[in-house]
Amino acid sequence: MSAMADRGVIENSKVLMVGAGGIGCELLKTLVLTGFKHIHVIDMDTIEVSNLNRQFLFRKRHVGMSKAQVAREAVLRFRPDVEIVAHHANVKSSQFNVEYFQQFSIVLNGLDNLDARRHVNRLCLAADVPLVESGTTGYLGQVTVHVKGRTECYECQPKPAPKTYPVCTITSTPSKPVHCIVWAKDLPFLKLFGDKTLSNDLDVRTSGAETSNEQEEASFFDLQKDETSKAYAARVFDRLFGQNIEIALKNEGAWKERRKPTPLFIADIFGSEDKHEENGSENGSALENKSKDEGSALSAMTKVGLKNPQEMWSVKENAKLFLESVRLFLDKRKQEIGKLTFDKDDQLAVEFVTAAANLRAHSFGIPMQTLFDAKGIAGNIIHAIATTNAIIAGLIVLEAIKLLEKNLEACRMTYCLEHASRKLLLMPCEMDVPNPKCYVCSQTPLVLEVNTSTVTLRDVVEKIARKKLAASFPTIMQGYNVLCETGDDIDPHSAAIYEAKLDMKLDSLTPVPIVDGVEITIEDLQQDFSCSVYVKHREDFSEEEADEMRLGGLDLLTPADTQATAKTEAALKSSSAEIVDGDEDTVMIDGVSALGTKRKLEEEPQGPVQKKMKV
Ligand SMILES: Nc1ncnc2c1ncn2[C@@H]1O[C@H](COP(=O)(O)OP(=O)(O)OP(=O)(O)O)[C@@H](O)[C@H]1O
Ligand SMILES: [Zn+2]
Repeated sequence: MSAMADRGVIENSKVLMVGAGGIGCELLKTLVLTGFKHIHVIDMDTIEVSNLNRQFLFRKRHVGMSKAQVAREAVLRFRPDVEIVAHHANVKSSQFNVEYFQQFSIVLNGLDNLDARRHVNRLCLAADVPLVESGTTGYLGQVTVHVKGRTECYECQPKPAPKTYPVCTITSTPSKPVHCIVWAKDLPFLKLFGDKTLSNDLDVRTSGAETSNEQEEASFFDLQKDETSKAYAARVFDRLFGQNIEIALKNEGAWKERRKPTPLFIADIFGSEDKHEENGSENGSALENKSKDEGSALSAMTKVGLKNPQEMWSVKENAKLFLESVRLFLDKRKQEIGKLTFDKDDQLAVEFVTAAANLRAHSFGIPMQTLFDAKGIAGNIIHAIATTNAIIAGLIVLEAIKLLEKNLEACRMTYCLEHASRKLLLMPCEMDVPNPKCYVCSQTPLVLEVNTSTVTLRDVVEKIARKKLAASFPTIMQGYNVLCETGDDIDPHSAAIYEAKLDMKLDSLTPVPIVDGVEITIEDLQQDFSCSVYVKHREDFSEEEADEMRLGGLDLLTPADTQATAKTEAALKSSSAEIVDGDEDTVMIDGVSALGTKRKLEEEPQGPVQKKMKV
């Protein structure tokens, strides 16, 4: 196609760009410099200091402002003739419905989470608009192209599950730095500063070890009457790193084939010196300097004289950091205690977690980490590289142009590699055709193994429809009978009816119970998503299946189930619609759909930030 034709295609097309972060900033710049003239940008976030190193459209003065709006203004400064509409909003909100998506020639994603990517995938399928999807992790990146009916959709292939660790490794037998960081984040951090009602086990125990009195354990971490923050920090320190290790050591059998941990007490680390006098130049009086910290990120490391987050600190320095961070939380962030959850952008939280993890690591003979590295592990961060984002943004635009020129044959999914393969850092691959077993684009039914007498409709809505199937506003149907509908526009009368049903067990639901052999439909009208789910009653679930539910493909059905299904199908087909109630609760039991293909639905990743990466 000629260069002139390219320009026309580019200038006349209307592009939706979702995400104005690392990839998004690069992409918006590349789009306008390529000649695109009509662009919508959606991003729900505001600018943070940590974005500035790579999201080059933003400056320090923009911190706290909308990414979409600032990105628009920054680009208009050098391309004032371009029409850019900025939406500071979640792409999942109802204003961005199928009709909204239909106005675009193409959708380009620069997102950082699976949930939003799945949502956009469904809207692109529903609106029949091509999607270019992307992701980067450090040096690695990828760009994929999705065209309804012609290529795989974003959900055609299962995504890898995030790494999890056995509870006993975290609580009792850590052997790697990451085990100590997960412990510090999920146990002491939450016990001290998070919701104390959540069950948690802080003791370092191995099976058979003495268990401490749970109530005593819970109240131990409360600030006692007239207790200073300094005394509290010291008391908690000795408990976490000293007494709990001593308890664990009593279980001698556990240490026969393992290196025994060493208990750490404040007195051993600081000797006779006053640890609180050691705290920087302030003589430990963090409280007195309150105004100094206002407006700036509260930090314990500067107070104890630690400057370089990439330096390896000693045990004594980590102990000082631990004590100071606990004191600062108590003295200056009292209002937040009891509500905090770990956030990688919360400096004090990162300092506490680094110090606690390092002290535990030292106890167990595991290498300690710098704060920089500990933050990366705690926040599941693979540090973003601006150049990778720029390369990926360039590739997105190249694929977009091919799609707009209707040259699908030339489109490629491209991987950006860390190390050259056959002298190439970019690896283009042929795209796959749609997966006929995909429950999103090929509408293959699924199977839900569930204990129908203990699981409630709410469990199905929250854990299956929302979490596993990524429905934003799920509706659960049984035939034409609506069991539950969610969304902003449900009238109060219907909402009350659905609410009453939500806590009912599946097998007690009225007018039609959900029991073995029944087929339900899970829908999301906004996403135009609909999935048939065949219910299979099961009573024995393993510990890992504590929800008493397992969603899978049709291979979960045994031959007996399939026979039963066929019978049910035949019976349902021959039966006429059944009217249960006089008014609107008319129940028409629809036929069970043909259950012919086999597909195993892999677990979906649950972590907050998932980049699609298949390199
Ligand atoms: N549901 C959503 N709706 C709109 N924008 C979204 C949604 N989910 C994620 N985003 C945006 O996608 C962008 C992804 O950018 P990026 O991966 O660089 O993440 P970041 O939050 O800017 O940086 P980091 O996570 O590294 O601190 C973010 O700006 C984020 O606000
Ligand atoms: Zn698909």
